[in-house]
Amino acid sequence: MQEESKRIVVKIGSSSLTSTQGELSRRKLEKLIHEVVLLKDEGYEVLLVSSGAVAAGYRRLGFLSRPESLPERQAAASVGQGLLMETYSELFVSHGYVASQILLTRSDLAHEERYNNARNTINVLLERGIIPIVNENDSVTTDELKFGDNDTLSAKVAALVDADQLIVLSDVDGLYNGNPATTPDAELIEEVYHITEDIVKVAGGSGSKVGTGGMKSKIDAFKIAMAAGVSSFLGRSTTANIIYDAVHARAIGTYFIANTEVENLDKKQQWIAFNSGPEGNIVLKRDRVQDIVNGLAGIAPDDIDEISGHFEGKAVVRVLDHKGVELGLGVVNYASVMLKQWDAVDPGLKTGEELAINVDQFVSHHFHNITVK
Ligand SMILES: Nc1ncnc2c1ncn2[C@@H]1O[C@H](COP(=O)(O)OP(=O)(O)O)[C@@H](O)[C@H]1O
Ligand SMILES: N[C@@H](CCC(=O)OP(=O)(O)O)C(=O)O
Repeated sequence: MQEESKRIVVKIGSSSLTSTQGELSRRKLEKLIHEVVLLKDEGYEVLLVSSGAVAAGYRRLGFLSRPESLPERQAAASVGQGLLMETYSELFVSHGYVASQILLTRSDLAHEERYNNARNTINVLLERGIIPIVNENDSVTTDELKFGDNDTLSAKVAALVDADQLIVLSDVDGLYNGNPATTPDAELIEEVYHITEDIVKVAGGSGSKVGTGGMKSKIDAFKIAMAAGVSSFLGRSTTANIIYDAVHARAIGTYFIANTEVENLDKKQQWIAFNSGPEGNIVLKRDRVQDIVNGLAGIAPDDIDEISGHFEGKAVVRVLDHKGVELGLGVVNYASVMLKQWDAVDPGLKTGEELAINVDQFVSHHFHNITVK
């Protein structure tokens, strides 16, 4: 038994849970659950981010293939999510473990209070030995409010709970230097330390009928995990002992290694960067851009050239340069009305040191290489 519990988040994609006909495969689930049980027996805390609600449900609604329209997919997810949880619960109970369901929407994490609340709930579950099974709340989310895919969701959840490792399982052995579905001689990349433009370029779309994000969304997800200091692994779900071996650093696949020595985003900055919904824009004066992007200074009201949108104090805003290029996101200390009339604020009330955005409440894309949503 380890002294301190390590926390592992495992993302299981639709293609890893379904048969070639597209239905939920009990055999595939049994294999993966067996490996999770091995980790639990060794004292690990394990959280699953599981897709499969739509795949498990659509045939029961009479569709022959995965439906296209949003209400049809949502109806399929409504049937399938129950079936999925029933199967997980039954299988974990047979090994003496308890599973729980957490359904999230993007707006749950966009509100700081709900974000902290989700975190506290999951922490209690993990500390009490439960295996939380997270999915997007597909039946109620609209396209605009979706995480988009469970790859992104899994990275956000891994960051939320301060996981030690994120394991993403798919129908490929890892990241190749070309899409293996169309480039047969593509080679496996075993380790990634930085997600460079070259890495982004080799990642293509989905190769299966049930998968949604393809490699592109996985790379976006690994960027988020790495910025939060979470190392990740990508491998094939059908490989024997893949989860167990990935945790013990001996699996075939791609390891995305986070540099925990460089300063990582703290919880508040992670929330700003990955989950908040910006409510307005602030355009910086040209000569202030460099210091602010380099983290050398906060943003003073006088550094701002232009403000758009209507927001209150504590809102998250996009910070743009003079050409309109997004530099990052920050939390404002004052409402837009006040910032727009800053010169008219009684000078007697100012110390001259007021900041529109504090230095630690601004997250620069330049350093963290992140895409929000
Ligand atoms: N560079 C690449 N390396 C590996 N797979 C890639 C790459 N580019 C595109 N892909 C495709 O991404 C697919 C995995 O994503 P996806 O179909 O969404 O699966 P999942 O359901 O597991 O999320 C692979 O089967 C492959 O066809
Ligand atoms: N939330 C959806 C899955 C969406 C999704 O991202 O699927 P996948 O690309 O297979 O991980 C479901 O449960 O069907």
